Amino acid sequence: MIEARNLHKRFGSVTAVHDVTFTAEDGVITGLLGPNGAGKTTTMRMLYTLVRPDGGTATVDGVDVAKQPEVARRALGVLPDARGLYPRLTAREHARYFGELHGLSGAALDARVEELVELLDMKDIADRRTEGFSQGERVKVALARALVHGPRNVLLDEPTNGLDVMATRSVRTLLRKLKAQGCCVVFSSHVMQEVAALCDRIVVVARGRVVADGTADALRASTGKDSLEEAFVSVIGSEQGLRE
Ligand SMILES: Nc1ncnc2c1ncn2[C@@H]1O[C@H](COP(=O)(O)OP(=O)(O)OP(=O)(O)O)[C@@H](O)[C@H]1O
Repeated sequence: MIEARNLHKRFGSVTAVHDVTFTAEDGVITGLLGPNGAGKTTTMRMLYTLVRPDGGTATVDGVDVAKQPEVARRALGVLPDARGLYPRLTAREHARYFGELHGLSGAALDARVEELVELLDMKDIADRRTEGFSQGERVKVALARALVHGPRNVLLDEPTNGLDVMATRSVRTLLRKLKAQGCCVVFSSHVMQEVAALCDRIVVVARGRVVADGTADALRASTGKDSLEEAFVSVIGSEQGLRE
């Protein structure tokens, strides 16, 4: 479970995150939905300990990420916005390397890496260096790296950005599997259809604030709109970021 309480972050004169509070439960896919520049990436970065909040707290399975960042990191799998791969390592070596950093070794690590190669349909690319990989291939490697230690909480920053239909479908399938295993899954997107297709719960962020939080049905009901798109426009107050 991930909890954000009154998170606040400024960069110079820009307040990126103003007062973000939400809870992401286990066995639930929570979507952080908001237009470009809303503060989604900054919120994610605070949750996964890359950026220190100016105010507020965040916990992962009850562990305060500011007080015990290493404990929190062990319980997290992260797909950052910059996928950040090593060009000279193969896809399989990425998963192995990060597995080793998480303390896995021997037959257990071999088995886990093979499982991920299967799960992410990476057989064709597993033993190629990642230099020159397509966007979809890069996301698969970054997902394998994020999941190698079997984290209970998974944070994904725009995981389907730039992916084709088939790759998007396989990411959606993977996230549903993680949910079925009881994981807490949080992903950010600026594409409403993406969030609507996958999320049990939608946290709408605009201008650094949470402007709505609930199921798609609740969002429609609270705004009195029939379509989710109209409801989203109504809560964010503009049509920015609605369409690709
Ligand atoms: N390191 C930084 N230095 C200065 N400003 C920043 C920094 N990081 C984020 N910002 C600003 O904070 C605001 C929120 O940015 P953030 O990347 O969190 O938004 P986002 O919702 O993820 O947007 P997008 O969908 O475009 O990725 C933006 O105005 C951005 O320019």
